[in-house]
Amino acid sequence: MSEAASALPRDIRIAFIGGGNMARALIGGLCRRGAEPGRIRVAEPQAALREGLKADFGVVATASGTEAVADADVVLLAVKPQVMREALGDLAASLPDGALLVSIAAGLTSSQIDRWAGGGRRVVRAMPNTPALIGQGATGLFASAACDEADRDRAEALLGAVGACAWVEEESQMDAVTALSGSGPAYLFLLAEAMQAAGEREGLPADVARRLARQTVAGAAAMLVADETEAGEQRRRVTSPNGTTQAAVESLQADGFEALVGRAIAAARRRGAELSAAAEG
Ligand SMILES: NC(=O)C1=CN([C@@H]2O[C@H](COP(=O)(O)OP(=O)(O)OC[C@H]3O[C@@H](n4cnc5c(N)ncnc54)[C@H](OP(=O)(O)O)[C@@H]3O)[C@@H](O)[C@H]2O)C=CC1
Ligand SMILES: O=C(O)[C@@H]1CCC=N1
Repeated sequence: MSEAASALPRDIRIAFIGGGNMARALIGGLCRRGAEPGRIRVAEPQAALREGLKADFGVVATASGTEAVADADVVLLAVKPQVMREALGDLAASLPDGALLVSIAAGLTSSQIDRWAGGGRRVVRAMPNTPALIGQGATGLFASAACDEADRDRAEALLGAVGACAWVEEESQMDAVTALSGSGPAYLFLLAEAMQAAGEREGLPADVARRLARQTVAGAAAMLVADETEAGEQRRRVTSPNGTTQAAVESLQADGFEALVGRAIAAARRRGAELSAAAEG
């Protein structure tokens, strides 16, 4: 994983198409890192979301995609895969010629994005995740053949402002990236939910179980970034011989924990390919 290749230029104009959960996380992260809110425009049909983005970050929010993309250097496509084709069809004629398109949509290929945007576009696919909101994102990136080094630098500066980035050279690998890190925060939240529920079943008051489960997941995650020690070694340091952790880990492994995670990530990867096929309609 790398830090941003270069700092995000202060005068860059970014248009977000879609102002939902992931756009909000990215916008919040960018503003937190000093991006100029007045240079960020968001097209979002829901008035409540527009008002929230304006109030929280001071960005320009509008219902009109055409208005949002006018003069944009980068157009960040943050609508659901199922509506991307229609959204780009509406926008194609208004997209500035030189604008770099950055799609964060799961599954959709760079050639689909290019075709729906009218053709001849430079497209970067990016797969961020919601911890971008607090500058702790992880983003996988792929650049289409039409992109040059400056496009790659620009995309990495944008996503690198809200966390770590890693490029893949094969576009098909973006579905695996999505399954691992795009969806990944949900797996950790599910673990926190399950640990909290188990703590309650073992007799802890709900508020105590909640606090301990959340801080345990957060503390363990922080240790993974605090140094480069492998996760397996960090796990071994918790596991006293014949102790309580060993009993729990052996129970998880006997129940097929690794295979379960593997199947879940494969299911998410396959879903990406399905979303791409379905979007052709
Ligand atoms: N959530 C996540 O953790 C991640 C999501 N992504 C990707 O980000 C994209 C957005 O996901 P997410 O933020 O979760 O989805 P949301 O539904 O929260 O946000 C999408 C927003 O786009 C709006 N919208 C629909 N059509 C248009 C249009 N033509 N122009 C402008 N805005 C429009 C939607 O409005 P309405 O609801 O009224 O249709 C909605 O508010 C998806 O492609 C997803 O694959 C990528 C990485 C992580
Ligand atoms: O669930 C989804 O499809 C999106 C993509 C990755 C995270 N959320």
